[in-house]
Amino acid sequence: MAVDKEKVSGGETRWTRLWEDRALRERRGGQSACPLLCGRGPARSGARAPPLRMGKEVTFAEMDGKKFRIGVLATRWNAELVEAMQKDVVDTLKASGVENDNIIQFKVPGTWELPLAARFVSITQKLDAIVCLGVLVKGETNHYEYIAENVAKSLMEIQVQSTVPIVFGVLTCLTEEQAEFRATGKGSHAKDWALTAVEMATLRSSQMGKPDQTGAKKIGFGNLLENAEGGAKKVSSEPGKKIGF
Ligand SMILES: Nc1c(NC[C@H](O)[C@H](O)[C@H](O)CO)[nH]c(=O)[nH]c1=O
Ligand SMILES: CC(=O)[C@@H](O)COP(=O)(O)O
Repeated sequence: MAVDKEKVSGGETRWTRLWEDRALRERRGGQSACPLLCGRGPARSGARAPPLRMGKEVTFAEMDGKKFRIGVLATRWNAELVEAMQKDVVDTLKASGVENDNIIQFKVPGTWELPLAARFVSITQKLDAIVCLGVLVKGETNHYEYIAENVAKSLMEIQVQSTVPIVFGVLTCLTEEQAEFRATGKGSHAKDWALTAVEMATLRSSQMGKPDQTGAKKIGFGNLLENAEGGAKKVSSEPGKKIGF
C-alpha cells in the first residue's frame, strides 16, 4: 500500500489505514509493514508489540452528570457544522444524566466572540462547565490565525482564572473538507467534548466543593459568593446577589 495522504473513504486517509494495519499485524505478533516504522522497536526484534497506545481516541469512565449545569456556547458562523457538533454535545450530556433544564445554550456570532461570552457566563459561577463550539476555516488571509491563536489562549485563561472548565470545541481547519469530516460523523469529537465537560465538572466538584441551594460553592471556611462589583468574591454566610440566569 502506498504511503500518501490520499483519501480512501469517508474522509479517512491512507495513514489511518496504515496505522490500523500495523496495529493488527503487531497484535498478531507479525512485523510492521509500515516503511516509516521499520527498524524500530518490537517490530524489528520480532518480539510481540505492546498494544498500540496512539490514535485520536480518549476513553471515559461512566459518569453521572445529574447535579451539573453545563453551558454550551455555539457560533452562527459555519452554522450547519457547528449545529451538528452542538447536537452531539447536547445528546451526550443528556445521556450522561445532565438534565435538559441544566443545559444552558447560547449563540454568538463567531469564534472570536466565544471568549467574552465564556467570561460572561463563567463569572457568575453558576455553571459547572462550559463547552465552546466553533468552526474556523482558513481563508485567503491570516485572519484565521489571529482568531485561532487568541481564542485558544483566551479560553485557557478564562478557565484557569474562573476555575470553570471550558472545553475547547473549536475546529481549526485548513479546508472545508477537514471541517466537515471533523464536525459530522466519524471524525467528530463532539461526544468526547460533552464527556470531558462532565468529567471536569465532577473533578471540580470533588475538589472545590459542591453547590448548595444558594448557588454558592462551599470551600474551606465559608461560602464563596458573587458580589455586585463584577464577580469579585467575598466570604459570607449570606446569599449573594443574583447575577445571570
Ligand atoms: N472566519 C471565521 C470567523 N470569523 C468571524 C469572527 O469570528 C468574528 O465573528 C468577527 O470577526 C466579528 O468579531 N468566525 C468563525 O467562527 N469561523 C470562521 O471561519
Ligand atoms: C475579515 C474577514 O472575515 C475576511 O476578510 C477574512 O478573509 P479570509 O477568511 O479569506 O482570510
